[in-house]
Amino acid sequence: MCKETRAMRKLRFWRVKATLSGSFCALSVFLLSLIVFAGLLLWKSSRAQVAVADEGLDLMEKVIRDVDEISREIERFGLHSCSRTALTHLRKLTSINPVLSDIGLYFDDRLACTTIAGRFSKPRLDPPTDFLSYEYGSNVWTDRSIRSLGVQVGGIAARIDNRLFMMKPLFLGRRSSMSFDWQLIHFYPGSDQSFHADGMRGLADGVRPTPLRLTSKSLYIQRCDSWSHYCVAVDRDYQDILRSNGLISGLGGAAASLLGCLAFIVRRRSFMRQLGPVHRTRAALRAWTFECHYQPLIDLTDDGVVGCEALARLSDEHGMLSPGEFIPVIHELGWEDSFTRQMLEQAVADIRTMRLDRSPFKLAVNIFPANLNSQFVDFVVSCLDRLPEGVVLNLEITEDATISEAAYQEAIQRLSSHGVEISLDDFGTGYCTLGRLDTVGVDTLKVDRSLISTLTPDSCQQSLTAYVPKLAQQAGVAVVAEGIEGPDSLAAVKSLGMHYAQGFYFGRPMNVSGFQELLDRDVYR
Ligand SMILES: Nc1nc2c(ncn2[C@@H]2O[C@H](COP(=O)(O)O[C@H]3[C@@H](O)[C@H](n4cnc5c(=O)[nH]c(N)nc54)O[C@@H]3COP(=O)(O)O)[C@@H](O)[C@H]2O)c(=O)[nH]1
Repeated sequence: MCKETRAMRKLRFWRVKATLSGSFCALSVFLLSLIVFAGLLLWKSSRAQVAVADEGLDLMEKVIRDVDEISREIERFGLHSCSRTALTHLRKLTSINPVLSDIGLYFDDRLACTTIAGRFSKPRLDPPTDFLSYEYGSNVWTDRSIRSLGVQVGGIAARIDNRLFMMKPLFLGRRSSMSFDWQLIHFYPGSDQSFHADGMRGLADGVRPTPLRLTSKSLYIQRCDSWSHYCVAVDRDYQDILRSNGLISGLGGAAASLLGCLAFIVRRRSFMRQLGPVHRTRAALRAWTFECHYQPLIDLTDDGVVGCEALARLSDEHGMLSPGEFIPVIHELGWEDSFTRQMLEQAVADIRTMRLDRSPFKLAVNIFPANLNSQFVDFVVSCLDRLPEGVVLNLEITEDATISEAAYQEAIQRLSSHGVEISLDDFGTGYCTLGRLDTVGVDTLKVDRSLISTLTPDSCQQSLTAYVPKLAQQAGVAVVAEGIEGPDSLAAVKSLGMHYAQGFYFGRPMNVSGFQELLDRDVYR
């Protein structure tokens, strides 16, 4: 019982640590969730980008094939001027082609012919430009404005040599709203000084007739930015970049998640280790899965077993939990009343199953100082009737500064008046003082094993311990020597005139059947 105070301090330390650990754990879980979430988002958006890029590039390949096809057609028909026949043929080509909406022919770096002139809806530009004012007419190259990269795009132009192809924004509109950055490969400064074949100035004229690379690798997009034209391109390399981005962010997310998980598991383990005793003790108390083990009490006059001390044991799915761990929890969390009542009930039930051939037979049960109240005393008294004939209940108590002297004295005297013996436990540890020997009703003094275990017939300690039986004799109480682990300490306590002994030498705490076997053999007599 005396060790509780040290253990209680330990528990307090645990609880602070557990609280910190708990916060750390919660924070880890939160961060982990964030990391996992961010990783997933990155992974998802990268995958989506790769998918969009794939789709875009597939589409562009189709566009390029169409452009090549029409280009070959134009060559085949030998369209070298903007004759009506040429224009009709070009228009036919654009009308049957789902991709191209307009074909323009350049001759000598001048746009000579165009199939249609779509209506241009003026994009909102900042600063506003008057480029599309009435003086240029309403017919321009771009037939509709579409959004791409967050800016207004006039259209998509593909050019082979001196032929400029405008692709249908309707067809590309959805794809052209891809939100990732496009790689800027070429820049073509704009000019609005060129003219359509029919004499109108056109937007597409601004594109210098530099042959653009229109290969299966690249797509050039004409962007109208302040109505200076320049081209941007996305090519296959970009897809790889996206892919690796996706992979990197995915791997990064996975690695971060893994680290987070590991950190969480490590913290959770220590968290559970620290909080474990509390959860396990609470569960065992609720379901009453504690077991009573019994350690023999030996009468030193004849070495016979004259009693036992009931000691609580807890074993659950996680293994054993020692009293050094659960007793402080019970004390700290104020569960003493429920625990001790159930221990007492259990001990009484167990002793009723035992065959005892010694009378009186002492049944010692440890109680907490907090148990010393009148309701508890009433409960103890109510248990006495169920004790077998000849069994004497012995309650082992330790000192506690928090219980008032009056309450202490009153409880002990009441218990004593009902024939309950009282033992002062852990004498010699500093927690039990000689002052308590004066308390009316105290029957036994249990000398702590720290005074006994190193005792030999001629040790220095013996001179100190030798006083204990003398003091006890004066106070009229019996002395129990705890912690007898070998014949030397047994001989020493005998020579000092102690009355009873307990210790591993006679037997460790054991379950009911083990204790019954020991009683049946009564080996020490
Ligand atoms: N209020 C309650 N306290 C209880 C109850 N059950 C146990 N306890 C207290 O927990 C402390 C640790 O108990 P435990 O691990 O059971 O240890 C007991 C013995 O096993 C141990 N002992 C006995 N002989 C020897 C020995 O020769 N050597 C050695 N190293 N240890 C030995 O001593 C403990 C019994 O001590 P005590 O109670 O002072 O007689 C302990 O403080 C228990 O009191 C409970 O149900 N209620």
